[in-house]
Amino acid sequence: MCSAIGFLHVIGDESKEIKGIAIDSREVKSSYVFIAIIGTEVDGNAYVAQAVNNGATVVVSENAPDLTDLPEAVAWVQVADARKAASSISEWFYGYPSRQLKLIGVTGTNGKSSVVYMLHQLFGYLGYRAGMFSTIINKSHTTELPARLTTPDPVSLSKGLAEMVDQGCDYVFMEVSSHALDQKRVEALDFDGAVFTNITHDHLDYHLTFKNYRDAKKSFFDRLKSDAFALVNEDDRNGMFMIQNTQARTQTFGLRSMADYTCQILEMDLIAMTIHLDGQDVLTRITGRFNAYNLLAVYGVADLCGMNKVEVLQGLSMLQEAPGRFQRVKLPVEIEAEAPVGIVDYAHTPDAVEKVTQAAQDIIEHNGRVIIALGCGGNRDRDKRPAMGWAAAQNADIAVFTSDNPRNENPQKIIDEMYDSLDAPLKAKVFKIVDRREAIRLAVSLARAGDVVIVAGKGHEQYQEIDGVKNPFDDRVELKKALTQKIKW
Ligand SMILES: CC(=O)N[C@H]1[C@@H](OP(=O)(O)OP(=O)(O)OC[C@H]2O[C@@H](n3ccc(=O)[nH]c3=O)[C@H](O)[C@@H]2O)O[C@H](CO)[C@@H](O)[C@@H]1O[C@H](C)C(=O)N[C@@H](C)C(=O)N[C@H](CCC(=O)O)C(=O)O
Ligand SMILES: Nc1ncnc2c1ncn2[C@@H]1O[C@H](COP(=O)(O)OP(=O)(O)OP(=O)(O)O)[C@@H](O)[C@H]1O
Ligand SMILES: N[C@H](CCC[C@H](N)C(=O)O)C(=O)O
Ligand SMILES: [Mg+2]
Repeated sequence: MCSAIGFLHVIGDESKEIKGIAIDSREVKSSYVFIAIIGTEVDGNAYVAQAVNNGATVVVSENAPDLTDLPEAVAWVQVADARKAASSISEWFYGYPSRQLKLIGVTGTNGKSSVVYMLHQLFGYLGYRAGMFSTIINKSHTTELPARLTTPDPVSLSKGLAEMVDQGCDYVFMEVSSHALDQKRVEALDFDGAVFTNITHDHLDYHLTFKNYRDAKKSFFDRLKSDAFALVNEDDRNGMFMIQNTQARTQTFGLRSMADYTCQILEMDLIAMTIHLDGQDVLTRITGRFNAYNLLAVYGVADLCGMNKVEVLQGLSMLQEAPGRFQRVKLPVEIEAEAPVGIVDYAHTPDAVEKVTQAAQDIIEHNGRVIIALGCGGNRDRDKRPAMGWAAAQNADIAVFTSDNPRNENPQKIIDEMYDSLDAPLKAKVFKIVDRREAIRLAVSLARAGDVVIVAGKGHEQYQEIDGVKNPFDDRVELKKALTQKIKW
């Protein structure tokens, strides 16, 4: 094991049989390696005794453990960086799975899940076995595995990749979050390509400054190898910054710029969009201007992976939107024409709220209005709350501020933070209502046929987290219910 990592010091026999690895003492079993990480919440070094009790035979850490926690039979390996070691040891233990398939990572504030989900579908359509790690779900070819984080911890990542190798996956598409980059969750993975979608305000609770957030994203491109590709959004003001120091082959995409991959939007409505791409008109169900960027990223990756362009263009027209991403709620045909259009979307940043309301405004039929119900998550970046409130109030015609996942915060206070710094005159009339179900009903009750009601922020999520309890809640179900009831009664 030690040959796989840069270690400082070893005490005891670390070469005995290792049956598993864990970064959490509660997951340690007999003959496991326990890697103690100094975390954002607690110090893993405090759990060495528990790990040993559960069967750890090797402890890896930066700090010397208390000798009373470490029986003689247990080896100790000192490393300079336990997070880095966790990634390297995971890759080593699972047989370097990331080297055995083509691994493409997607980073950026918005659009990661959308791009990864579409790439997974596209490569399936092109005849490949593909895996994916995403906020929505992880998939090994067609086997679905629940996703707890956008980018899993390093042990789960290498384990998941090894399963994908075993299932014959040729390609794996994964979201790479800024938290993951900062915490070195993907440090030892061998990427064949990396995509940058965009960067705007998010996660400043964690990164503290926009510069730190941006640098975390850039670090992904800095460590790519020369045989990898880096595909960046040239229309984003930080697109070229991301690839300043990369050794990878760089390519760009964009709508406004002279990018390597570009397209024109010929037509769009709430059901479909036609784009002119590489000499062909492509009709796709993925609609909205922001989605043209996502489609370009998907097309660019497919091309850089050497796929046949004609088949890729055909594939783009087969794609379904990712669950909860500008997802239109389906109503029974007999009421569809009379009802407002319902859309569930995962916009939970100021830029996404702006983009999604603008997309609806762009494609709505004349006299139609855009009504949005949204909230902001508790225990997350507080600074984005007024900006999200502003983006909704400036771009929609009616905005209903409500709860997202309040977590351990007071939901009324979150709504007030969205509302209190709004300056008149606003485009939208703004309502405030804490109960999300009631807020969706209010948004629908204010809508008429021809309007679009967007319920934003929770997308695919099937729960609402309040005071540590995840209560079942699905925006798609609630919106459909409210729209159906409106027409029937
Ligand atoms: C702030 C953050 O990102 N935290 C994540 C991070 O925790 P951490 O490394 O700081 O660890 P910690 O909780 O302080 O604990 C330190 C160490 O002690 C260990 N421990 C802890 C308790 C115990 O009894 N025994 C034990 O061994 C822990 O397993 C850990 O190794 O690593 C943990 C495992 O790898 C994650 O579970 C945890 O996610 C928390 C729950 C979380 O909410 N993360 C979110 C913010 C997140 O990561 N989001 C991003 C981006 C979202 C997006 O934009 O899409 C994501 O990639 O999902
Ligand atoms: N290319 C884009 N540019 C701007 N906004 C986008 C783009 N793609 C999607 N969005 C908006 O961002 C929302 C979230 O999209 P998506 O889930 O793909 O992003 P993500 O980067 O995976 O987010 P997360 O950080 O939560 O994982 C969408 O519902 C939409 O409102
Ligand atoms: N990846 C994001 C998702 C936010 C989704 C929103 N529904 C919320 O709970 O704030 C985060 O963890 O900050
Ligand atoms: Mg995501």
